Amino acid sequence: MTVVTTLPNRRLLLVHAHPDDESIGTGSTMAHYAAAGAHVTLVTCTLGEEGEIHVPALSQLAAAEADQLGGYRIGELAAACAALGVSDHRFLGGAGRYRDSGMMGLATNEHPRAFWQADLDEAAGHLVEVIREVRPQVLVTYDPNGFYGHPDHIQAHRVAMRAVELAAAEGCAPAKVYWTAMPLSVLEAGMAHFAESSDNPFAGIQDLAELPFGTPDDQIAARIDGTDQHAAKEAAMRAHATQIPATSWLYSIAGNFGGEFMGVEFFTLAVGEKGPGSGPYGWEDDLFAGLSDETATDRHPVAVAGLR
Ligand SMILES: CC(=O)N[C@H]1[C@@H](O[C@@H]2[C@H](O)[C@H](O)[C@@H](O)[C@H](O)[C@H]2O)O[C@H](CO)[C@@H](O)[C@@H]1O
Ligand SMILES: [Zn+2]
Repeated sequence: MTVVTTLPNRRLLLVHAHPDDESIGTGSTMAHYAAAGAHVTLVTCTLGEEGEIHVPALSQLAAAEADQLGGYRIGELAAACAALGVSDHRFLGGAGRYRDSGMMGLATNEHPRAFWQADLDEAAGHLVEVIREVRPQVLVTYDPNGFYGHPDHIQAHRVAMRAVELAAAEGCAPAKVYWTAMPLSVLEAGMAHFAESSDNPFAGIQDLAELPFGTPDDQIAARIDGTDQHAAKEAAMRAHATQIPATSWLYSIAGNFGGEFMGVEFFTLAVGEKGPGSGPYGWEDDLFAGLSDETATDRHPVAVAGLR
């Protein structure tokens, strides 16, 4: 028997490449909207099989050894989602359908199941199924460079944007599509903050133009202040212990800059109309800003199969 139910008014879909990206890149935003009662759906495209392992006791799970890291990272991701208050998580095409491609240029890019080798329309079709069901008003993914050029991030962008095209042809596309971004002003503040640090993530960087990411502040559309969810984001990142060592500089950012750097997340707007904002560049403080009442309060009946 199926029970038809309706979804909360606000529905946010995030498309990420690996387990850990959701926490590092959008953890505060996800926790912010989950805590506000929105329906937050995360789609992760791979299991992260080719990742490094920063937990010595687990080193033999590596791809070149037992090749069990992907399965282990399913558990890390479940713990991270719990920390963020997100209960709707899916793997694109089902767990294990697409494999982590490894860093750009590696032989692992050629693996037959590598996400980098995925058929675009087939992969996008899996995402359209989620869009049809959830009917998100807002979708978040990466820019065309995948934020920093990882093949799986680039492919996640391509698949997400193709899915938006296909969904639009069916009349169920999100009203707004955002890409994750880091304003140059925040990167400049980060360089200054870490200048004297022994664990400086900007070490060796003379000019921000050397970084594969960084967006002029006037091209940023939204600044989501999730500083009240900073602890949830940190807990979610710590759940990804194989990827983020406990000694990571990410955990060393204390004080005011820590809140801004970790608790605030930024986005450019790729599809849709920017809503009302504030500050010198009119940054939105809500990804749902400007959505018309009927869009924002759209309630789609959803058949929830299997409930007794
Ligand atoms: C945040 C992210 O996308 N992580 C990916 C990335 O991890 C990098 C990789 O292990 C690289 O070898 C390291 O030098 C770098 O520090 C890591 O960020 O790529 C992995 C392999 O594709 C992926 O599993 C991981 O989630
Ligand atoms: Zn990633």
